[in-house]
Amino acid sequence: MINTVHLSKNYGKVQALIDLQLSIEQGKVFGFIGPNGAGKSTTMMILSTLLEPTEGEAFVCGYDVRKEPAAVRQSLGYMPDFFGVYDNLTALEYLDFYAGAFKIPAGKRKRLLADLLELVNLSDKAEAYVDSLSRGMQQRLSLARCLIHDPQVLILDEPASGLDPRARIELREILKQLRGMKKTILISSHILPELAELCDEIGIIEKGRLIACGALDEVSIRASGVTLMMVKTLSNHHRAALLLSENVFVEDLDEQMDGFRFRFVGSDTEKAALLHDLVSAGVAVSYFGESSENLEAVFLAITEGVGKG
Ligand SMILES: Nc1ncnc2c1ncn2[C@@H]1O[C@H](COP(=O)(O)OP(=O)(O)OP(=O)(O)O)[C@@H](O)[C@H]1O
Repeated sequence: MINTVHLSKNYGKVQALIDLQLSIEQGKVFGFIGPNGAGKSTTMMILSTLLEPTEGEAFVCGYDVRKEPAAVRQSLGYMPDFFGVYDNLTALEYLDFYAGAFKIPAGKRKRLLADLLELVNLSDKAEAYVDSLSRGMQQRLSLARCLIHDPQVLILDEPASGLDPRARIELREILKQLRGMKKTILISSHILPELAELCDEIGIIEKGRLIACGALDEVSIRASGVTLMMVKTLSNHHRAALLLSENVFVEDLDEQMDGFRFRFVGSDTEKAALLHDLVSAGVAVSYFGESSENLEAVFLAITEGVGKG
């Protein structure tokens, strides 16, 4: 659905993108992760036909972004990392403007726009002025705009940036619905955990180069071979502390009020054995899994050293 072949982009002397090879299959959600300036927006703008590559090729739904830009635009919805606000337009008028641009027949628009507003939970804001909406609402409206022509592919540039936790959750729920509709989604963020739950695959980009790509698990194993774990206990805390401290695969054990954080350097089989030992010893384990900080650790482990020397 999305393919790039030796894609490069220079801005004068700045090499923003270097030999990018991406392949995203139909119906997949691909998380594009990288720090500021890594080349995410550049890639997304090339795919959206807003920017010419310096070298290489890019295809969306089989259409060449250079040779068939109109077909590419018809196949994708692009959400930039800023929201262009028009004064004196209501949410409905805003969507209607874009429906006109996509030549949606007048007779179909009312139903379509009502459905889109419902999908992004903005039905009650149809008559509200766009510039009066919160950032989270504006992002959702922007997402509705991307969907007007029912594209197969969505390209979303940092849609969660600047949103508060509730707005992030709302956005995530909508993205899950879109995944359920089998849309192919390329979504960027500079925060790895933000995308983890949502993505089938991730690609990590740093200084214009794709430095890791694959299912999150594969990438994280390749990255470090280490998992940051969290175990929460309801009883027999001391027994758990002893078992963990004696386990050869547990490192940097940090005892907390209701549990433990540690680095686990063993395999999944050894992880399962540890859980079995804890439960067999009468420890009431209420949580056993990766610490939420694990993804950040993976990201740091992968990007460590890139660009040095
Ligand atoms: N129009 C431009 N002219 C010159 N350099 C540019 C231009 N746009 C981007 N760059 C440079 O290209 C590189 C990649 O930028 P890009 O915006 O693609 O990164 P990004 O990963 O999207 O970062 P961010 O999260 O900050 O948006 C950066 O070094 C940036 O400074």
